[in-house]
Amino acid sequence: MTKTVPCGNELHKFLIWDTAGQERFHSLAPMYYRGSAAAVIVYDITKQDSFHTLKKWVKELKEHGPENIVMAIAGNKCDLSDIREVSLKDAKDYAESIGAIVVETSAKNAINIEELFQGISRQIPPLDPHEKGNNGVICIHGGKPPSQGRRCC
Ligand SMILES: Nc1nc2c(ncn2[C@@H]2O[C@H](COP(=O)(O)OP(=O)(O)OP(=O)(O)O)[C@@H](O)[C@H]2O)c(=O)[nH]1
Repeated sequence: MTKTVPCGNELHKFLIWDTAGQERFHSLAPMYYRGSAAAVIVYDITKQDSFHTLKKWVKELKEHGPENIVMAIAGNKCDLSDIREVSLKDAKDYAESIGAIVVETSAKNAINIEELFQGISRQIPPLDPHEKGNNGVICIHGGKPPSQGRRCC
């Protein structure tokens, strides 16, 4: 799927791949994260186990993912915070320890989804305008091509 996010004077277009989280599909994950500019690793705030699993994904990304990948942690199901098992403090402390963005979201109620992508947008470094590769982020220059002297991200 795609998502376009305003960032300063620019629009950043994200090309998003949703990987299957189950262990049996684990070996397919590198196909998704290879060459990606950012990874959103999602856990369920009502399931401590999902937070442990998230840490395994972070380890894998650090060991095998692109060197400068932006990592964002999404604590999903924040609409169910009355039955939470993972505190926001634990998530923040962990995110800080690995240099990741952290946001609690609700996919169900569309809470903090924009904030999550804006946070990622702010951290994605500008692309070399001569670079041809697709790192998963495409910049839209208000209809003007990059050759008009505007920076590509
Ligand atoms: N209350 C609540 N339920 C949610 C939220 N997001 C997803 N769910 C529910 O959680 C269940 C699992 O959602 P999925 O989107 O299949 O989760 P997933 O992690 O993508 O699953 P895989 O693709 O199998 O890895 C579904 O029943 C969703 O309706 C949320 O923000 N709040």
